[in-house]
Amino acid sequence: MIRLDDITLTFPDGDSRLTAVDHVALTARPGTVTGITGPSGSGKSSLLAVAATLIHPDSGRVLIDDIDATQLDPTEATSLRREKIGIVFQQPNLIPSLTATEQLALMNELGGSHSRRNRRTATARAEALLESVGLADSKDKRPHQLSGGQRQRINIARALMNDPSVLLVDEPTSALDQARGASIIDLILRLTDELNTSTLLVTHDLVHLPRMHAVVRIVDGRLVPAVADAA
Ligand SMILES: Nc1ncnc2c1ncn2[C@@H]1O[C@H](COP(=O)(O)OP(=O)(O)OP(=O)(O)O)[C@@H](O)[C@H]1O
Repeated sequence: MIRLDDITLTFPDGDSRLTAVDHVALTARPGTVTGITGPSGSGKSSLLAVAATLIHPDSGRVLIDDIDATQLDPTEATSLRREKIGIVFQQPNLIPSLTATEQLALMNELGGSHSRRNRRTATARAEALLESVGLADSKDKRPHQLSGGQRQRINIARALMNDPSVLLVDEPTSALDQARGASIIDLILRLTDELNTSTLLVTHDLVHLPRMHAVVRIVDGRLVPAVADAA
């Protein structure tokens, strides 16, 4: 479960400050996908970075399974992120020399020590996730041997390696054609249901929004009624 409570985030802007996120409140329950949409520069990625505990907001609370991440020191915040938050960035950023299984297994090595699996269990988990995202036959392939859509599937599987309760996804379809984009959204909806994650998904692609459990729209850092998207 993730709850963003009255989040405000500003950045330095010359002599003053630019408000990227302005008093935003948002809750995503387990097993649901909340779509976040809005114009370019409206604050979507900034909000996701706050939710990911990668940026500390100026004010407000980020509650991950009832733990207030804004009260943690940087080391504690890193542990919380590794154990409870899966992040899918727009660009997969896979490591060229590693196979698909190894990309996922690496997450196990980076995970918190008390949640770390032994190597054999981690490999089994990686292979099961790759099968779940439709890549059972590609587990020994390296990124250059895979299509953009396949790389995005690995990116998603990798984010789920440590059983996060929160899944944060930034523009997962932007580099894909409509059919491949739709199948990535299908995958995120299915995995959210199967793994009971609270999923926040930033997208410009209005065509996918009707399939989400909830949709919010951000304009100039503020949440506005999402019905405007249908217009
Ligand atoms: N690190 C930063 N330093 C200064 N300003 C920033 C920084 N990151 C974002 N901004 C500003 O904050 C505002 C919100 O940016 P953000 O990237 O969150 O928007 P977005 O809705 O994700 O945009 P896009 O859809 O184009 O990715 C913009 O005005 C942007 O210029």
